[in-house]
Amino acid sequence: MSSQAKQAESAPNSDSQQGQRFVYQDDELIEKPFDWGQLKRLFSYMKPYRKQLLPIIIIMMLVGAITKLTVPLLIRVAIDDAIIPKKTNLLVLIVGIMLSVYIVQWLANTFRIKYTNMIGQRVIYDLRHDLFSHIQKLSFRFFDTRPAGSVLVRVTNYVNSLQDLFTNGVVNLLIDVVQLVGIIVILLTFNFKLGASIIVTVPIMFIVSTKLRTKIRRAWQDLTMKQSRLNAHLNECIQGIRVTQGYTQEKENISFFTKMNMTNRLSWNRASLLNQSFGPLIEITGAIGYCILFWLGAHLIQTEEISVGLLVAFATYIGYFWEPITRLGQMYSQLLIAMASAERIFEFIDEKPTVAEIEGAKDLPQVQGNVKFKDLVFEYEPGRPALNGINLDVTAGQSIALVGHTGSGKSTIMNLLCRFYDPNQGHIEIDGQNIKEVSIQSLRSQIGVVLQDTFIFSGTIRDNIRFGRLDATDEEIEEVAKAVHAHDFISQLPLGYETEVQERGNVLSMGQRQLISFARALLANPRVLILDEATASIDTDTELKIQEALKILLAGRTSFIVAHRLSTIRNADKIVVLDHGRMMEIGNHDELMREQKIYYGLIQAQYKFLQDAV
Ligand SMILES: Nc1ncnc2c1ncn2[C@@H]1O[C@H](COP(=O)(O)OP(=O)(O)OP(=O)(O)O)[C@@H](O)[C@H]1O
Repeated sequence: MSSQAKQAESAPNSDSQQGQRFVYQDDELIEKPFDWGQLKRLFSYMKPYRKQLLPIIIIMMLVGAITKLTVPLLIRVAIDDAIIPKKTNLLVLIVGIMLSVYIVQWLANTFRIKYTNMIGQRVIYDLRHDLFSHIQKLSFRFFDTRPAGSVLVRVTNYVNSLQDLFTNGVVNLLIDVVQLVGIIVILLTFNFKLGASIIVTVPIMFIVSTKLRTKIRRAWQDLTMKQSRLNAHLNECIQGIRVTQGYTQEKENISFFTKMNMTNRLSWNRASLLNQSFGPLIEITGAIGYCILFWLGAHLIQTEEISVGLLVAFATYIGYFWEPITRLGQMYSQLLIAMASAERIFEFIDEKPTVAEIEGAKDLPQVQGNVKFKDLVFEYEPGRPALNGINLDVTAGQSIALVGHTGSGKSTIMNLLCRFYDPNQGHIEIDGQNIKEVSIQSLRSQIGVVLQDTFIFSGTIRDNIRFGRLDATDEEIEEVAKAVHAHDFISQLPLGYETEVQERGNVLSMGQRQLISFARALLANPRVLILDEATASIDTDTELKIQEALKILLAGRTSFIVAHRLSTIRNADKIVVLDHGRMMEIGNHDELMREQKIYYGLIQAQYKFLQDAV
């Protein structure tokens, strides 16, 4: 393990006094060897722009490099043929040519930068688009095993880290190679002895630059990891601020944050110091080159093997040397980082959704709402069935209350009905059609889902309701809001339906959020509705409104409700009692109460709880 990796490991990514809180996982340091296959795949993203932009960029790049190499030659002619023999007219002409060369070089560089930026930005846009669209299609199983942070970091940081490669890296690489080869050829052609003795410094320069760059790269990577840990901690603290303040844990949070902040600062210092040492070190190596040049050059001038103009031209070329060499060293590190980022991005793009459509899947026709669960067995993890032998026949329009202890499998049944997961055995039919055989879009678009933790998106209240059906008119939105008794509280908000709500709807109460989610579902008007009833206690007035809204929402639909309220359970046509993934009882309230088994026990417990609470 590298010393950086050890260092990263020993940094406080958990605090012993805090037990297992605040443990953040790092991405490993990027130390992999170069992968040509990955590079080829990455560059295939440039293909669409190959014909339009690439030729212009290459021409501009060549013009830029050639004009740059011409300048020292003009200097040589100016000194030897105009300044020393005092030919003013010739000098003016050469200066004029030099000026034109600089203008051409400036134009070529400006256009090159413009077009490389254009291509780079388009490639990054395409890559990010591909990645995001693919992630949208991935199944729940994928997200079960990955923290949100690892997905976010790919779409943002890793894609960003490729930006430099596409906007500067590739073209700079070409320019540097052309420039370096050009200089070497010119130096050797004009005076082999002097040229060869200077070129000796090239490998020294290359080794120094590459070695130091590797150290610098690791230091920056280490810093990036510390920063992402800091971000993760910050995110967690902000999300959990209510709990933190409720349990007065602010001091602990601050002390942990201070430690992280400090390691972040130290890492930054280290990376920055290393970075700053780069310039002087390169200059020292460069100075060796100049010493050789002037020492040998002076001797060659004395023996009249070279002119003063050539010596000055050589000195200028040496000045040009260091730039491409240092950049090539840097480029290698940049490429390694880019490859590692690309690998992580492609790893996600290659991920196949575990819930896939069969070849030629047809659309599910307009649903009536008859649902059948047949011998369903399902495991999230091998060997631990979450559902076992579920058989259930539901006629269109019936409401089914799913009850049972926590972890008994209620939500899992819903997950399978929406095909968020596929069962290990058995199948589900809607109107006699196996849901595995129809297109996922046509299935999910006909099932409405209202979750307990209502997700409110950032935007207006109107937009949030419209999420149920994007082409709904403003009138339709207000109509459904009225139907579920949400209209009154919305109208009382300062901007009514245009009130902006933040992500997760922090400005709305639990009850209000639920009513909005009911309105959203009613607008979608699905024949099959899944409802995970909220457990949060709300005031009696809102409770009554929710009961009323529920009646309207459920009317005429096949509904599956993970029910917590006694009133909802009582009103259901069928109650299914689950225990450890098995269906233990089925019937209506009166039937199950008469049986005096699990359901009876659950209801008794609830009554007792309510009485104790009073
Ligand atoms: N994504 C998952 N990965 C692994 N196991 C899971 C996952 N989701 C649920 N489980 C497990 O499957 C079993 C059934 O969970 P499920 O969420 O269906 O229960 P539930 O009856 O809805 O519980 P609750 O009333 O607490 O919401 C539980 O043992 C749970 O630990």
